[in-house]
Amino acid sequence: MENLKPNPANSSPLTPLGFLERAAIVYGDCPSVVYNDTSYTWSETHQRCLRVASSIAVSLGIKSGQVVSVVAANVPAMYELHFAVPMAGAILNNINTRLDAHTVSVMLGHSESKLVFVDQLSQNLVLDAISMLPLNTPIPLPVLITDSAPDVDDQLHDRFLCSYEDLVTNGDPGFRWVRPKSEWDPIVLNYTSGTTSSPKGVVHCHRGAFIVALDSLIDWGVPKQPVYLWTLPMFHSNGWSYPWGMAAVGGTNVCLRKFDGPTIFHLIRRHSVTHMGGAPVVLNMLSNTPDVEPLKNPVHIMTGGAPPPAPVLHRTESLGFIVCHGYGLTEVMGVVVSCAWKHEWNRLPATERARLKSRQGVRTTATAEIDIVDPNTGMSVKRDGMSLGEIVVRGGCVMLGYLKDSEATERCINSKGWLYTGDVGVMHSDGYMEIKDRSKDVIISGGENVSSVEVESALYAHPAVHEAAVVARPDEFWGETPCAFLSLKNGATRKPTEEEIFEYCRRKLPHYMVPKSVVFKEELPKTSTGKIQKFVLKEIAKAMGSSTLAGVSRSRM
Ligand SMILES: Nc1ncnc2c1ncn2[C@@H]1O[C@H](COP(=O)(O)OP(=O)(O)OP(=O)(O)O)[C@@H](O)[C@H]1O
Repeated sequence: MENLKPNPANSSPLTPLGFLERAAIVYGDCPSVVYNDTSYTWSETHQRCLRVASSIAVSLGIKSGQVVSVVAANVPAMYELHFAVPMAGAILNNINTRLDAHTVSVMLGHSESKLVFVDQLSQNLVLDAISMLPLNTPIPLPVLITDSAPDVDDQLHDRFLCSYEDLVTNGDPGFRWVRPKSEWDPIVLNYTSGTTSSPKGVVHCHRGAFIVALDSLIDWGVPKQPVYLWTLPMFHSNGWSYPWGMAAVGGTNVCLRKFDGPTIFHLIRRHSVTHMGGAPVVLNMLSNTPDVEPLKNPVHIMTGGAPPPAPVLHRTESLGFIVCHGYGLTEVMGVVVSCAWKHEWNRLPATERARLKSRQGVRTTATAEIDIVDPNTGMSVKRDGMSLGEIVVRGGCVMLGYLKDSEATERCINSKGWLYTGDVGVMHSDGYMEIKDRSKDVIISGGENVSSVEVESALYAHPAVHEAAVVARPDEFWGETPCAFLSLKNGATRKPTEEEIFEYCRRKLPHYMVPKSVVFKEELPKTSTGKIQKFVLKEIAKAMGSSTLAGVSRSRM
């Protein structure tokens, strides 16, 4: 058998782009994208993507391997560009619409973007960002994406090369899209959220995107022709790869710009939504929406991006959502670990089910391996649910590396072939892992590791607490102590006192984990992807000075 080698018939580069051609044949007349009163079929989406791809490659002269940026909310053009940009041979670079002009400018410059698609609501942001590019930096050509929403300033129109719809109208529907020469060719460049440090430019290849897209469908058990509500921003890690996945299963993509609880419930009813995704903040939003009736038909919701507290999972499921909990990071594009559900767990009480579901779980089918290792020795930690270590991953979904930052790439991917995630977790005896913290967020109090995630989960169960974040406060005696930042629910009848929060935590947590200080805030600071900015809270806690000196009793420990 040693003569049998890969051959041209079995070596076509893997790419998720081919899903679209197939969808146009199988689901040609079925809805692909729905947005307000606009609706396309899969055959129309296929044609529109080919036209835009031809305009990018031929009319605008973008070459293979050049970067094309998009600054847009979840509108139809954003969906189409996930196909059209790489079909032109270019690399898709989605930029978060909630960033400031300076950061956008840094990203446009760093990526050497040649073309930027700009949503009408982000025009000032991007034009400001372009004006901040250093002298002699090539300026990306700006193309305006508009829809029927009003308030497009005509004068601003003049500052764009053309509109997105011009590219659709003038493009060639017979364009032969540019297939990757190798499956290792880059397909996307995604900047990380910047929760712990400055955003890094993560590059993924066609092969990785193909693997994650199919794996994510299988892992979640997505059937053919789901109705998918786009509450997860596509600019964040390519919406965990579901733009491509929805083409593979001929789903209906319900697009929307902005949402709140009532909008989501309205769209679920209007379009008979079956699936959606979002960070735990979205689950919290759903479960705190006033006057909602439980859903008539269950909606599957994939959550991840931050630890979902068990009480939030419980409240969301009691409204009729079926929550699937996944874990991933920009460096692996989508979900690589998920809390694979066992039928026998359905017999457990609801709170116990929520506790099990808040664990991140096991590797997905196509992820080669995950482990939790001692960061010093690289050895696996004990499977006892207690020994802390760093989560490491290997598999086809791991990034090619950070753009123009080989040092950071080498720090993250070691010579033994593991991606170090910077997340600290434990492995339970049943083989399910659980995140305890990001390595930078662990609180070390009197030599004990305190998981901020565990303390937060206890606080989320308090009836008056809306959001909770726990960070280290310096302490003369203990080194650090947990400091809780809380925002309260709007409808809370009475604001709890600091002492009541301490007392509540003492009943739920070992004493060394009980916060030693509590700060109430109207709202907790968030990153543009909805994660609580712990580094901002850490600064506040630091400025508060030592908790022992501030008179916090040592006996509380
Ligand atoms: N299910 C989950 N439970 C707990 N934490 C999660 C989960 N999913 C993702 N995360 C957290 O989100 C991180 C990945 O986030 P992302 O790649 O968006 O950027 P970021 O890490 O927030 O930004 P930066 O790397 O720039 O600080 C993971 O490393 C992990 O800490």
